[in-house]
Amino acid sequence: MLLESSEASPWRVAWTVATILCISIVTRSVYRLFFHPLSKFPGPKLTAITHLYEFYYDGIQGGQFMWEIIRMHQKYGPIVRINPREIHIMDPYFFHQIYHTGVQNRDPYMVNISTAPQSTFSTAEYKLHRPRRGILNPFFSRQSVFKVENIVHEKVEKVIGFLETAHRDSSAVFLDDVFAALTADIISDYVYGKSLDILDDKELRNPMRAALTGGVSLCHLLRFFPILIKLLDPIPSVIQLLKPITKGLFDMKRDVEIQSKAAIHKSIHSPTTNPPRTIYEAMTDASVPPEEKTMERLRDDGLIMLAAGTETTARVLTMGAFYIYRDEVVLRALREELVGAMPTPDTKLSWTQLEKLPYLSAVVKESLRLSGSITIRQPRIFPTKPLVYEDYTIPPGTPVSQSIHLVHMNPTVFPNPEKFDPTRWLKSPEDGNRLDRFLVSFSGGSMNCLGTNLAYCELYHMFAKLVRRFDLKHVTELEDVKITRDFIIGLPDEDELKVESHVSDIIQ
Ligand code: HEM
Repeated sequence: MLLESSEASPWRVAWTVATILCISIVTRSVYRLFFHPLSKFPGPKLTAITHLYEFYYDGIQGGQFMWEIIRMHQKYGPIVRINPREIHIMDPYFFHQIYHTGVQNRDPYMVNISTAPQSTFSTAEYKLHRPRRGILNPFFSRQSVFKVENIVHEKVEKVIGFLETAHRDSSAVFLDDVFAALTADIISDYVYGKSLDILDDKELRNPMRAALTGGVSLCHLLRFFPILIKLLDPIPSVIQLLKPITKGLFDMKRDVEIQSKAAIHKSIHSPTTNPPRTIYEAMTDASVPPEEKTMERLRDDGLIMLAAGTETTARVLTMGAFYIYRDEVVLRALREELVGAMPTPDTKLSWTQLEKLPYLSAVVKESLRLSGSITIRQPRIFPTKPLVYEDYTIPPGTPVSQSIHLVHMNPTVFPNPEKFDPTRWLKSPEDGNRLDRFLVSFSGGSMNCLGTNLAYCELYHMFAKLVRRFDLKHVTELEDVKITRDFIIGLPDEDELKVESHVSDIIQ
């Protein structure tokens, strides 16, 4: 009798646990469906009940939820409850009402996509985000970028040299590697005062790119299992073993850690200049509270600036160059404008002079629109006030999002959105074509992109020199660059965007 009851007890415990679990799932589902503040919002019942729906598309299918969101909007209209706690709106006219400069937080679950939890980018609360961002802002203003325009010039010239060599040797070039080398060299010089000098390496081995590829491959896992973020620091080798693609990330983390420790050491032993000259000096300035001057803070902001400053802009250059050289009409129009403004191949124009060229500006905008640099949605939470959209009042505390990529692909605002058509930006604003407000590559509001000015400066200089100087013939086809997966950045079927080309001619 005694034996019988002790044998039965594990089953009984399991049975009891399973029953409690079932009851709690059913109770929670009923609550989410009928009593939750979002229960009246349109959307599939399953998404309202469980996050597993999203996990299936992003975690298992690999970055597919964005396309599922499109299907939901096609069925339910412009406002949809895409998971138990989040509302997505697909209406480009409503983008800036969500992403504005007022009081708003990031969604704490969504910031888990980054492997740098102490960074400004991963700071959800506006109260903490504001002072962190305040330290970095002065280094990325338009005026500050003017001061380092010479760095951009110098690195762009290195790219020109690289492409000339490729032409002489009749060797293939991967444009994505060339542009990622350019942007990594610039941002490392900018942040640390010491360039990675990838453009000096014939093989363009790029630790930043390797780190980013590793980092983004983890993004959905980190979002659904944030505990993994805590494990990244103590047991990187286990993660590397499970996902070898992440090796570059850990190598980079270690390098940035060394730089961060050195900056902290310097701030303790030699006083900083006033005003601080470098970003690290500013982050370790005497005015910054001690809890903000940790190695993790410096490392994580350093990592994000390096990563965000590398792949995003490189992506726009790669996609832009891909499209420009596939279309004779676009190439001719841009070349004509550039030859007019730069009569000799080595004419040096400033960023402000380049910005005055209308066709080049249109090409920059169209490249930004189609590049899919950041595809993941970045929800905002209004902590105290409701947000009203049409007949719907979204309660305070609700994450609300609108995907940048979906704004850019909206056929009402951008007819034939898949087509690379710079002329759409040349139509007169007086005719109602105020398209600029729908170009939201850098997001909007107080949590928008820190590096917007630097990115524009790089894009203008690189596109101008490239098209003024070279003819390219691509090996890569349109199908190979098509964005089919959302891993923070838009990825094609392969793990990286690759564009292979040959330099077919040099223009004098
Ligand atoms: C074409 C190039 C770029 C694109 C499309 C882009 C896009 C974005 C977007 C959409 C965000 C906002 C995320 C959000 O809404 O929460 C962002 C944030 C950020 N970007 Fe960029 N970015 C680019 C270039 C750069 C560059 C060159 C840097 C160099 C430092 C940079 C650094 C950052 C940082 C640090 C943040 C976080 C800002 C914060 O949390 O306050 N980005 N970027």
